[in-house]
Amino acid sequence: MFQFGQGHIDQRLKEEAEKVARGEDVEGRYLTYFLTRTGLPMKTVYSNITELLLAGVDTISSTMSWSLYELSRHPEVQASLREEILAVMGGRRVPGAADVARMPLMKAVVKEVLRLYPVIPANARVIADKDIQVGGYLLPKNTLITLCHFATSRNAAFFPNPDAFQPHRWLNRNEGHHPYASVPFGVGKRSCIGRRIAELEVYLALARILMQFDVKPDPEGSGAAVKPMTRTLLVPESEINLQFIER
Ligand code: HEM
Repeated sequence: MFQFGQGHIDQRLKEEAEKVARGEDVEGRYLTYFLTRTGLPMKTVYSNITELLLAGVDTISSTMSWSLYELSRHPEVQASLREEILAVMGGRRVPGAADVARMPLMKAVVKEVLRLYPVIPANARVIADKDIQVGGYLLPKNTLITLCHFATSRNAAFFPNPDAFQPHRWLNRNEGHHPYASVPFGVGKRSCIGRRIAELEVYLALARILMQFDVKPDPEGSGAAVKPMTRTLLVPESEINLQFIER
């Protein structure tokens, strides 16, 4: 089990921790050292590091890129969101979890971004133990089921005007949504374990960026829409270029 007290590793941990505190890049080594102290085999440590870095870094950067892209193309939504943030913050500069809990439009914006651009666009499961019947279809046991939830979250039967960025659809009580039509974090006991921290990271980063900058499309860009494409993860087909104007 994890225990401090082995001189050289403690020293390295301390150095890495200080680097992390200074915001320096430690390429996951601190985390690696930390996990070595759990007594887990090195193979498990390395697979955990890879999983956490892959699952926790590209997912957030992609969601941030698409969020800022859509907000730059919808200045009226950006203005309402900024108004919401400034009202909750009341002059303070650094938002925390309790602040974003009072920002319904922020949550709607991120839900809408993940509906249009679910960074993991498909999911899979094997029903291993028994045959099951779903909607008139028999699924024999040991069948691999893959689900393209990118498609369900852009299906007009579930979301009117499905390709449009309309965060208010999540705030409109009269517009009910199928609970499994947009599932960017998966569902059930193997769903994203990082969901809450991921949402919080995006809320806090967007709040701080919007308090400081007006985000606009690149004035030298063509104005053409950037489409998403699948490269295991969902990524932009071309560069997203934005202009950040200090407020
Ligand atoms: C917007 C950001 C994120 C999205 C859209 C996302 C999405 C997903 C999805 C779709 C899955 C598979 C769920 C399933 O099979 O049902 C997953 C699994 C996972 N995610 Fe995330 N994720 C995000 C951020 C994060 C972050 C920040 C972390 C870590 C801090 C993380 C850690 C994980 C881990 C460890 C798993 C595997 C869980 C398991 O197999 O039990 N994710 N994520």
